Amino acid sequence: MANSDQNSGTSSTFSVSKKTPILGLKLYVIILVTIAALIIVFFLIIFLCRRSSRRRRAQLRYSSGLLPLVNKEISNIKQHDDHIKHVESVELGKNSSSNVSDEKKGNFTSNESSSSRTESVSVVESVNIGWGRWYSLKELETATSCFAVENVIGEGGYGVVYRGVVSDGSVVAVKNLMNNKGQAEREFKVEVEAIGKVRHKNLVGLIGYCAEGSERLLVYEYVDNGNLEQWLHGDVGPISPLSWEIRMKIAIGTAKGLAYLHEGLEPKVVHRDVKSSNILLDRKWNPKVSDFGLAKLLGSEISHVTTRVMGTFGYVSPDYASTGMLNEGSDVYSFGVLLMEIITGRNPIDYSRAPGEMNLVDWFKVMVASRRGEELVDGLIEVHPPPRALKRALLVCLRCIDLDPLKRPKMGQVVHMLEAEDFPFRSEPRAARETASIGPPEADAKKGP
Ligand SMILES: Nc1ncnc2c1ncn2[C@@H]1O[C@H](COP(=O)(O)OP(=O)(O)OP(=O)(O)O)[C@@H](O)[C@H]1O
Repeated sequence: MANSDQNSGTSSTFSVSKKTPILGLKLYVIILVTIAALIIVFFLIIFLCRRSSRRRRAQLRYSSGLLPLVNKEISNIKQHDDHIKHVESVELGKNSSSNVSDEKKGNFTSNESSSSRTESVSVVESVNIGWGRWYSLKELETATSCFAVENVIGEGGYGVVYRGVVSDGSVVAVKNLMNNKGQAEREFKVEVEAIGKVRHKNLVGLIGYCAEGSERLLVYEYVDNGNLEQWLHGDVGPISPLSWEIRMKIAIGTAKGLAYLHEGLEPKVVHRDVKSSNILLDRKWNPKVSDFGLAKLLGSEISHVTTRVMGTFGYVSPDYASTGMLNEGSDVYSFGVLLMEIITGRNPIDYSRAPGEMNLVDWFKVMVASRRGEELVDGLIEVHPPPRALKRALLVCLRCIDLDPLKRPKMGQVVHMLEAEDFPFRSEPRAARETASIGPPEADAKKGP
């Protein structure tokens, strides 16, 4: 028995050290190589899994965790022409600078000289610049964990936006501008100069910037509940958390922010890219208009300035698109389209819809003309608005998208119209009331004056 065990032991030793037909290698060598290969494959799989889970986490963060994701293919159809997107602002720049107040001129000049001074040193300390701060690149690297993918909030036409925590503990949004051929730098300067000092509760505040070497970054206050596009067009389930009241709050706040840009600043600022993805929301659904990347300063004496057409497809006013004549009326038109989007929950251009419904403005007008205003309300709104409130909102839409820019209301008037309980029932002349005849229920019509 013992002998037979010994024999089997000898035979197993013999078989492991036996030469195999594979390159004449011994069996134990092949076993070792196989084990090593398996270990390598195992670690490779772990590495790949980790990478993909990091990517998933980043994607989740892109939509701020619990925020609805948006199908960009449908909703973000934009004019991609770079020549259109990055316009020459020379003419506009000249005009605006000749109209800025002395106080502002001083500020802009000091900003620029300071900016070039910043570029000449490698590491710049944070400096208070009156309206905000300069941030050193190092400071912003620390704030965003070296611009880690986990901190990416999203990406727009001008660069990637990161969430960051600066040294005083406050959360910020850092927009890292793409630095190609100096275009980003130009946008950067426009943006910094135009909005550095602007403060309004319905506008996203710029709290600083960084200009170091070729890097150009803008530091904004962080708005923590995503943007309106996500909430209108993302997957929110069968009932939208955006009730009619919340939608009107967002519309009115947005109108107030724009009214401030148009009417509360000297020189006034035309936003140029009013759209739902540029309306950021806080947890209480307060809207904040963002992305002044396209904003240009307008002198108060100038009614319009010619530039190449910018903006986002579906929101651009026909007059601006065809003539390139820019004034705040273009923003009013875009706001009208935005308000239609808020009411209907539909994208301004949606190729997935029936031919007559692809263009929101056209469909909206047809529906109103055929007294089917009630049907315009987003089906995801659980409680339909009172007829008067709906009528008011529909009328504001129609006023804002008037083909004659001169007939469009000012944003300040839009605020009043949206807020006035009795609009259009008391304050409006009869003719206007008739235009507003959008198929009210009989009972409501009788209530009117
Ligand atoms: N201050 C901010 N706080 C929180 N999120 C922000 C802030 N600014 C931008 N974002 C988010 O970052 C993303 C990219 O914004 P960005 O303004 O760069 O591009 P966009 O508006 O999507 O497109 P475009 O540049 O064409 O206007 C968006 O999801 C936006 O909601």
